[in-house]
Amino acid sequence: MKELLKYIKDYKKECVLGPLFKLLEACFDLTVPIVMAKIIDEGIAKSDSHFILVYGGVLILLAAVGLLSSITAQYFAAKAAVGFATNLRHGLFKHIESLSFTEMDTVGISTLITRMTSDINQMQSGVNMALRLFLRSPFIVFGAEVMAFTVDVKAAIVFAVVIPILAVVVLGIMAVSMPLYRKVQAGLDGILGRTRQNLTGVRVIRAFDKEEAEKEDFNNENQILTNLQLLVGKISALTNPVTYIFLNVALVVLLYVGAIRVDGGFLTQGKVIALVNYMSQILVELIKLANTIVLSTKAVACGNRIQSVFEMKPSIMDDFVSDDEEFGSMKKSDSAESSKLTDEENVLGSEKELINKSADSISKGAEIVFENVDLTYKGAGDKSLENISFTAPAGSTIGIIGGTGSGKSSLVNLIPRFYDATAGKVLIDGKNVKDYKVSEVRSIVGIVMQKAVLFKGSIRENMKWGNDKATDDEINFALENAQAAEIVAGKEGGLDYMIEQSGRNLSGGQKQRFTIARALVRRPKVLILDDSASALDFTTDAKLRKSLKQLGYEPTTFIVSQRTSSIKHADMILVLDDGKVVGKGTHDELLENCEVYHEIYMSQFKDKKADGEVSA
Ligand SMILES: Nc1ncnc2c1ncn2[C@@H]1O[C@H](COP(=O)(O)OP(=O)(O)OP(=O)(O)O)[C@@H](O)[C@H]1O
Repeated sequence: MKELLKYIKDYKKECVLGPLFKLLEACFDLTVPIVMAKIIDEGIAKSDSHFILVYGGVLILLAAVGLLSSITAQYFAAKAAVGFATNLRHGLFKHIESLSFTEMDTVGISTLITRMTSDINQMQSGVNMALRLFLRSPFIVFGAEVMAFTVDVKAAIVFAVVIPILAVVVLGIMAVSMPLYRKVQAGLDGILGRTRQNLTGVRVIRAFDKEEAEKEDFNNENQILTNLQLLVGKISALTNPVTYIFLNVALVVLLYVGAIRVDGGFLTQGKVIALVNYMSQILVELIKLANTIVLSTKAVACGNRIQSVFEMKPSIMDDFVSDDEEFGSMKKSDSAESSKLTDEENVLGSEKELINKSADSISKGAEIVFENVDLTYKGAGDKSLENISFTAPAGSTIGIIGGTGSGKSSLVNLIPRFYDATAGKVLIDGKNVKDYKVSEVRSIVGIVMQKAVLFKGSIRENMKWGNDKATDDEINFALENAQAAEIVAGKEGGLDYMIEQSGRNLSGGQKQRFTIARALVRRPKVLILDDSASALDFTTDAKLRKSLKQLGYEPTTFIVSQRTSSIKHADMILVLDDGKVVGKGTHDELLENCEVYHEIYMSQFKDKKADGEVSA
């Protein structure tokens, strides 16, 4: 948690000036009852209107200067709190971007969003409140008590008795409600997670007519949170009546003692009023202090949660800068732009990173070798890949086929180091991928993921994610090869046509073609199409495969597919079953000797015959 303090170090001046101005305001507040006592005892008692006017003016002046100090303190506290939150958000965003998929899988996207948003907001409020009140409230409580003693020692004994009782009541209520606040925060996390799941899956929920069930689940969870909040509210609400009972009793005692002392000529009426004022100030500040402690505790809890994300170090590192360096460099980056990204875009930022490093013109792909590779995902008991070995010669086309969950994506994800093999080696041109820098390996590999994601911006801008120096001719060439040229021709503005966030104004097939074009724009040495033609019809799929052979160079191409027609022309096909290679060879060889492949082919062949389609 202490480590987060570095994000406020740019605001040291504000952190000192904010509390100082608050103390200044407190000094004026403590002076007011004395001036009032003077007005009563000397101005009103002696009907001296000149005295009343002069001291009335002093009161107005004190109020004005107090107000000015308060506004200045608020300004510095807010500046420090907002600056701290902005720096922290930058730092956390950068750190999350550096995490590998393994860490993201472990912590979960909605948790990361909560850390980035509500947890940081909570810390911002905590810092703001703490800067303003942590010094001021104890100062007033202590100062008012001291002032009371200077006014009249005997009457002030009432303070010495009542203040500790009030403090115990206020802090006691706080101690009871604080653990409940933590539960409320956890409940809020749950609601946020559910809302996110609900909104991202809204189409599926409607398609399956599950709105009512979802509403019911949400209402139940919401009701639990509401009940908890009501309970906390009721307990906190006790603070005011209970403390006011004590205050009023104390005031009665104070007035009683004061009256006796006024009667005896030891005290003036004005001084009694001053004592009453000090008592009220103490109570108000005790309540404020309790709120500050509650808010600060919440902020510390949130800070610990944020710290736990910072403590996660990326399992796959390259040029990984320490948090300090990140913090230093983050100020240069554009905060508004980063915060505009959706969580989906953030996760897929890795895809951007992957495709954004333009490859120089090359003529031939890279040789890929898998040597006895195993992969066990963190937290998963079983191996997702087991003893995988094969060689993909430079420029060859490798087809990967297998049932759902057989490990196809897991296998290709090892090439760009989305995950690292837990045993064995993956070699690119004879060198272990772990010995390459992540940035280097990702400049070699172009991957089109299963889920096609585009970003808000023109078609041209999206294509330039592949290579930001690409000319329109190069973009058009890639679009043609990806069978996307006709889509662009049909859109108003052509390459300037604006794609909405996540490509929601495009069909699934159109998105897939654009993501393929985006990968082709950078001319990678290794091209991976991870089931990325699944939304294409057979004819377009066939045209795509044909044009991949006419790119003007020969990348090593991995085609992951559920369809035998998409991979039957590959130089080598790997058949996966339950994480193992159960067949390796050409289409004809596998038909002969691989039962799994034969079954897949026959089931699809029959389907196609029944549909009257011609094999591509
Ligand atoms: N991030 C992950 N964490 C834990 N387990 C995972 C993860 N990704 C995949 N798996 C598991 O690894 C196995 C292989 O998954 P993978 O996605 O590679 O299969 P696939 O053949 O590509 O499936 P599909 O054709 O449905 O995309 C599955 O059992 C899956 O549950």
